[in-house]
Amino acid sequence: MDIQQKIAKLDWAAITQSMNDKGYASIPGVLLSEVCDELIANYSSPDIYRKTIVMEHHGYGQGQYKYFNYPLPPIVQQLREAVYPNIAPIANSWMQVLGIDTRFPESFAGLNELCHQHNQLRPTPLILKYQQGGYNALHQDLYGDIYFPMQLVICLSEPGEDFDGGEFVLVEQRPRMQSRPMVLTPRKGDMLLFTTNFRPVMGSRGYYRVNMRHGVSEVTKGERYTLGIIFHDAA
Ligand SMILES: O=C(O)CCC(=O)C(=O)O
Ligand SMILES: [Fe+2]
Repeated sequence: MDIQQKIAKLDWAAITQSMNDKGYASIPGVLLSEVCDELIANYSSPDIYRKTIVMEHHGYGQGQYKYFNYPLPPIVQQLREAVYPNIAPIANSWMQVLGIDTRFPESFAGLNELCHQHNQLRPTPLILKYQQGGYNALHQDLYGDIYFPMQLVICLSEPGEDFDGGEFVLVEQRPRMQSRPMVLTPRKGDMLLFTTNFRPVMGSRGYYRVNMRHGVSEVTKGERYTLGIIFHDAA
């Protein structure tokens, strides 16, 4: 089964419900171990990335990441194209209930074209590498006027084997309430889909915006690699 078929067969009704209720969804076993290993091995390929970021130079945490260049590796392009049409309806329902006029195209090609029309031309999918002491400060990945409200990350390393610590952290900031932390521990090949900036939550006076940020706790041992897929391109 190829990755498109695998993505198509996921329980999108359950994923939609989890996104609406919790702001994230855990989807185990999306990438085979060999595919994870190949992505890690290609971290040192000189030609497939457009930029390397050393996180401590920017106050982003400790570790580094590389943005892929176009053309994206097939697996990355396929994941963007296969996941997007299943979550565009979630994004559109979020915009609708929040009274925001934005509507996202049905297909990934449509979103990509919209980004390019707004001069957001640079690809945002990336590989992140954390070594002992590495972490990722809480943040949101917004790269221009056009931003899709969900993104995904796939863990490429095995917790407890390749690394310790390095939990994926989500913090939900609710208006006039204290923030809610969520800690997730994806295994090698598992995918997490999560809210990039905000989602609607029903309150006594209708829907309100709940803001979300994500990050990674300290890697206490070994090396942790992840593949991050953001759907909008960067200005
Ligand atoms: O390494 C992680 O789990 C987080 C990666 C991240 O911040 C992202 O993909 O946007
Ligand atoms: Fe991020």
